Amino acid sequence: MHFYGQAADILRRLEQHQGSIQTLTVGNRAVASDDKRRMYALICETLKYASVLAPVVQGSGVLGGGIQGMNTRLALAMAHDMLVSRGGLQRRGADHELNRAFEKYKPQLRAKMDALVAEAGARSMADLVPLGLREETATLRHVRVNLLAASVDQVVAAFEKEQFELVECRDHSLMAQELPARSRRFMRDPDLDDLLVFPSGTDLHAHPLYTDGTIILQDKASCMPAHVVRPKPGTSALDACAAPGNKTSHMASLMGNKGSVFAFDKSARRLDTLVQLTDRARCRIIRPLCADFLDVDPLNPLYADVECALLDPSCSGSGIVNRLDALVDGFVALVQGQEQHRSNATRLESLAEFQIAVVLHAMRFPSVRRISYSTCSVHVEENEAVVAAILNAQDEFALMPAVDVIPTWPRRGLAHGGLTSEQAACVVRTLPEDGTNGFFVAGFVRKKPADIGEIRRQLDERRTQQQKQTQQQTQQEVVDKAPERTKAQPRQQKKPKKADRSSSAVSFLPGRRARSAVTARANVSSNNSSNMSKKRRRVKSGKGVAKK
Ligand SMILES: C[S@@+](CC[C@H](N)C(=O)[O-])C[C@H]1O[C@@H](n2cnc3c(N)ncnc32)[C@H](O)[C@@H]1O
Repeated sequence: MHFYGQAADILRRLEQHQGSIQTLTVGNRAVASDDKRRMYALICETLKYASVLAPVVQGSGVLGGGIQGMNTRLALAMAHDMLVSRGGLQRRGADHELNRAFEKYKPQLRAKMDALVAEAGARSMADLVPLGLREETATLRHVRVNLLAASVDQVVAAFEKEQFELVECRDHSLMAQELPARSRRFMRDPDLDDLLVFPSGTDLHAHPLYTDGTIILQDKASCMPAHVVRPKPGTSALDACAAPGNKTSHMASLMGNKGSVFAFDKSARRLDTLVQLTDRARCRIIRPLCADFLDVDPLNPLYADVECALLDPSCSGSGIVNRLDALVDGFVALVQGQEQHRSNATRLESLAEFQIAVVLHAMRFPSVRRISYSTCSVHVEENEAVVAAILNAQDEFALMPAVDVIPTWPRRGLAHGGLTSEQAACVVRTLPEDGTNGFFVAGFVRKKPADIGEIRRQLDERRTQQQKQTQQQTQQEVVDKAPERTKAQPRQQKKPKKADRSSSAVSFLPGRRARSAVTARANVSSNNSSNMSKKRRRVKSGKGVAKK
């Protein structure tokens, strides 16, 4: 296949999520060995410039049928090399004819490009590339000091000994400038006292302080929730959706390994990772629990003293900066337009429903006084709108005041999705241009003591609703499975197969730390069920989980 034809095919396959940029170029046997690096670069660059080049090719007439086999993807790849790349169109033998035909449109393509650049008041096409896709907006390297292993001063001294230069900067907009890529500079973070900041691209994965768990490589934004709930040493906290456990270990670090942190996650596999990660971070107060958090009984005496709850539930992940993923996502959005937008909206709606439910559930733990809610999403639907819905759904918790929510961080929430501008000032947003992932954090504080009777009533209501749903589902399954001729006849109701979600079924993962059967039994929910879901049974047998 021709080089550019092959590039167009790879763009199509990326659009259809048939592989990553890496696998479809460097790992693609159909791409000649000599062309692999060239192809990788062309694909990355075409994706990066796609939104800028699209109006150029569309307005140039090159898609008008004059060139056999021409399509938008092919035109974008060729226009990239012709207009952006220094070397112009690549002269691969088999592409000769195609290149000649494309060259004929050069004047129109150039004119369209010059007009666009002039209209935007830019100097070149490079200035029109969306900010998040430019090299210079790469995230800074954040290093959290694990206070269970060393103090911040000790870690600073250790880096200084290795000829790193400590610089100071309190102005957020100048931080990236003060830490040029590839320099041996670093600074204390102006907002979070246990965080250090290094230039983008600093690789500390092999550093002894990292391998021995003294420092944790964690994006700044993801360090904010633990600082918002800030559990005191000796108290009890919970992390509702905890795995892989970076925020759990951060809470243990701030608590000085005194007290306890219940770490729930519904995925046994991910919880296993949490056990390993928190062990390496020398955490001794984590109690990993394999459970759907919505099934955990807040009135279980085990959780009677839980004061802080960290809620970092599953989200769209739209704020995560992975340059290559961002390139593909941007391209897909460009070519699929509205259709993609609609399916995203449905997905965001169901994520928001879950996000609201977990926060409201955490509010039912009678002693919980402080809650942080966070996502690595940039969507209002998962952030401000979720906070507004939570404030509307109950009146025991208020929004945490701005002064307690990373007050020195300048980027605050948006007055959208039902939040007023005063409320938006109480929540925090971060964006890639801040040198972090896109992230959102809000805090809630209890304003009046828990009403146990009301909590019990809510739990009963939920249980009844779920029982009804299970019954309806079972009846439907019976009808669906019945042979056509018997469908009309009433059948005796089958026993529900699945465990009632309200059963509060919790499995304790012993991990590497020995956990006595007594401890495990003491953790049994006050509202147990004899039915254990298939998944939990697998966990139990596969991983030696203590019996509830
Ligand atoms: C965004 S991740 C949490 C990341 C984690 N807080 C950290 O900083 O390392 C969301 C986690 O929630 C878990 N999860 C999703 N639904 C859950 C549920 N209903 N109950 C408990 N955990 C759940 C997922 O398995 C996933 O591990």
